[in-house]
Amino acid sequence: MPLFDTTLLLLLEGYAWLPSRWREAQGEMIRTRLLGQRAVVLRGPDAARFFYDDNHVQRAPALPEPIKSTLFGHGAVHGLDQGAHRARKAMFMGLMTPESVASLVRETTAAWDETVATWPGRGEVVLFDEAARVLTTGVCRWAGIPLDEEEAGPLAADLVAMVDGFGSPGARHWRARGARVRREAWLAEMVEDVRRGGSRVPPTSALGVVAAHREPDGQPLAARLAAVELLNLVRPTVAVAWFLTFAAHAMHNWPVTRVRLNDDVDGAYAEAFAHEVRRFYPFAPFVAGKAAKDLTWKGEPILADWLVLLDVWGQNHDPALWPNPCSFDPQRFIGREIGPYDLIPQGGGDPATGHRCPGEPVAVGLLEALAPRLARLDYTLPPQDLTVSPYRIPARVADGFVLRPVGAAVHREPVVSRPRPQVHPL
Ligand code: HEM
Repeated sequence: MPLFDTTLLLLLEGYAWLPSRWREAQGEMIRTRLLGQRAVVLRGPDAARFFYDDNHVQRAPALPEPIKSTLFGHGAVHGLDQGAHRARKAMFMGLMTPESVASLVRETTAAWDETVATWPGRGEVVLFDEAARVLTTGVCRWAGIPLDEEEAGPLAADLVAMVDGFGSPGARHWRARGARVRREAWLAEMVEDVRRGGSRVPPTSALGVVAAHREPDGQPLAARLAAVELLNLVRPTVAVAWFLTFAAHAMHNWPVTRVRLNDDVDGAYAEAFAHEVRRFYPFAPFVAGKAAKDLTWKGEPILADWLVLLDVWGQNHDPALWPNPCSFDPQRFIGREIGPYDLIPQGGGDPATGHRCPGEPVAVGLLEALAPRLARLDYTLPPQDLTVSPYRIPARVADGFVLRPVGAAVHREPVVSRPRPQVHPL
């Protein structure tokens, strides 16, 4: 049977693209064409284990130019394989020690508290925009990137644009390209300055580490590539604004979660809540690579060079793994051991040796720190669009979650609101 190219459907259907293909699929995989190439889609923990074996799937040949020019940058760690990947990944892992993650969370929490103190009297604030600015300030302080207060807004806007524009062909995409060109040039200059000794930064800061990093051949990263990798720390940290806005959305729709966050004495609920936000809300729909050689998956052939996709969103909503997957229930993570291949919003496997996101502890730590602070704030919601459309990649709360702060009071009672499912089940 001829296989039709479904790229256009992916652009139109967003997160619904794979559920639609699964409904048509026969057997254990989807067979399709994407960007003119043969592609298969796999799902489930066994599929994740298969996918994250770098003898099976390679990344270098699979990254499309539009993704490199917006989200990741050319030459980034995301598109490296084998030894080159491990060597570069070690630089990221070295920056993600528990102490370093705790310091990033501390800097960001301080920036959050400073920002929230300015809210009373400001009328309405858009949580998504505020969170992006706070995260930008926090991560730059942590990374040793000097940033004037008035620069935080424009930088946050550029970092958000790079994430927001990777999955759409229109104006959002071109904004993302422009933002990347601008910020790579800005950071490359900063790296060169550090190398010349013009700027003093702590050698253990992200800027210091990336500027001093040597590739396996002993050479430093080209300044532009160092800027790409610095952006691969700063940009995804700012992307946590998506999750924090989803956290507010969840507290609004399931007010009991807000009460539980308020009552949480040991942080166990906040951690479970952070995992449930990452599981429940859509972000990365899939991860992709190319078959390194002829393979067999559950008796089905996958030929060398075919695209291989792992269905991230589908796995995070698989009823076999997550009973009632369309119900937002942090309780499911209390006392649950999370295996390396079951909860995969940020990839699966071992982050040190494979492509799993090294920033997972950062995303979880930031949500654990900021969601309870949000839960304790006293605010009302003006009329607004709270829809999370499954047709937009990356999905976001339509109006960014507009809130009206009520004084600076610490909030103890839940905001009473009727739960309505505003994330469309697919
Ligand atoms: C909104 C929060 C985040 C989400 C949804 C997210 C998601 C992901 C996903 C899906 C991948 C790809 C995994 C794969 O290709 O198999 C990834 C990789 C990566 N992430 Fe994150 N991430 C987030 C936050 C972070 C943070 C905070 C950092 C760093 C501070 C970070 C740094 C990276 C890097 C460097 C990679 C490339 C890893 C590699 O190819 O080896 N991410 N992330």
